[in-house]
Amino acid sequence: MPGHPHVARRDGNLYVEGVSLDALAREHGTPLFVYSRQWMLDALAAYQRGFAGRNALICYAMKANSSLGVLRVFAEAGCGFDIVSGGELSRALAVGADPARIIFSGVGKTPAEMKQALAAGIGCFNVESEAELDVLNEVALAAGQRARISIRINPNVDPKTHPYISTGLKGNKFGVAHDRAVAAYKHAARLPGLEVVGIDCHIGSQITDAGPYLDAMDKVLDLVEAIEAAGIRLHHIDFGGGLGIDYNGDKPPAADALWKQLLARVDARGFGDRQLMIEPGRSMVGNAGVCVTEVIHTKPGEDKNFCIIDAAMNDLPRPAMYQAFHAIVPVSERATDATIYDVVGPVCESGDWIGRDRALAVEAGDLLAVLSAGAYCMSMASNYNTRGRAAEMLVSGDSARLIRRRETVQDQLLSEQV
Ligand SMILES: Cc1ncc(COP(=O)(O)O)c(C=O)c1O
Ligand SMILES: N[C@@H](CCCC[NH3+])C(=O)O
Repeated sequence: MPGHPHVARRDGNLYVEGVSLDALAREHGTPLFVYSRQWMLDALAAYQRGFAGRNALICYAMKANSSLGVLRVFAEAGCGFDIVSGGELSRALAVGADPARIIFSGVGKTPAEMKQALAAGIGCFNVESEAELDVLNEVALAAGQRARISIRINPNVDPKTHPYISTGLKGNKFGVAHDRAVAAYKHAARLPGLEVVGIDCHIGSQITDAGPYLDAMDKVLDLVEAIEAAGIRLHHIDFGGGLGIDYNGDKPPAADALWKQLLARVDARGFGDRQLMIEPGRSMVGNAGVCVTEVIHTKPGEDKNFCIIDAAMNDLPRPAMYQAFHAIVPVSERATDATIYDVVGPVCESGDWIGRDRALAVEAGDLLAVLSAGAYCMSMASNYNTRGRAAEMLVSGDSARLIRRRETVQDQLLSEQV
């Protein structure tokens, strides 16, 4: 399948690596997320090739998919983690991540989360404002520690992606403005509870063009020069994540080719000796995953035909949130003519669509696979309409392992009181 080298059709039936999706769905029910371990390892290997011979740390941005079974794949492969909450820190620690390889991003870390992260001994806080520098300083002093920090700078570069997922424009809430960055670093260097160790930048997500990355790197390197001229040494450059995947014929640069270009800029400016850090999320898991769903009914409408499936916006929120495209293919092919359908979920919202105007030959009871469902699907899933969250399986070769059982209504009611 396009973008999914580990999803293939054999005798008309869809497989993830060596495992039949039909067999998995019959055994474990639907909706069911199924991930290819090999796709994740291949994605990681592309970054590792890009950094061959360099002092680099790949911190998987777990917001893309924070399921423990997925995190374990990356922890075992030696990755660090980019976290954005105390909850994500707990997940990283639960899979045995090395705390020194954990970095903490996010615009609104609470003092309690800062304390938790300091106690765990994380590698670095990516601080996003001067106010946050002051609070972290106080929390660290109270704990008798020094917090290692980078400041996330906002380079005002357009990543040319959906406006909801661009983060490095001056109108976005993220980071410290480029022209305030040196002052923020001077402020940080004066605070006794902080140790300045790096600089950080992340311009957005689903980026498919190298241009914005190159522009952002130039701006980061300008700042490295200015900050060091002010006497503050930066040991690492964290360049965030954001690399896109192929959802619908998208052609993002390969991770290794992109980093070849970026490292040439870093070297040309004389900063090739610094540790490089990155925070990739989507490009590490996005096309590892598919969501298998069953057709509940097909229904002719006045203007449109609807294919109603048992996965919905609570399982796959990206189409409703960003009008995002996910390819949808039958798990087992039928030899009948295709009809054009809007593929929709059972949730009571007109925004609950998964695909529009899709040609499908389907009947009730058939299975469909929603592709590119590894990133920002399960991690953004909700219980809207009191729907339990889906089950998840990790495939490795010919074997599949349940990494999350299907959520029951009892699970949902457990934390509530009448
Ligand atoms: C600070 C930070 N780092 C890393 C990421 C991961 O981004 P992506 O999944 O696009 O690689 C994000 C999300 O955009 C982010 O906000
Ligand atoms: N949730 C977004 C990506 C957000 C990136 C987080 N900073 C998506 O599905 O595309």
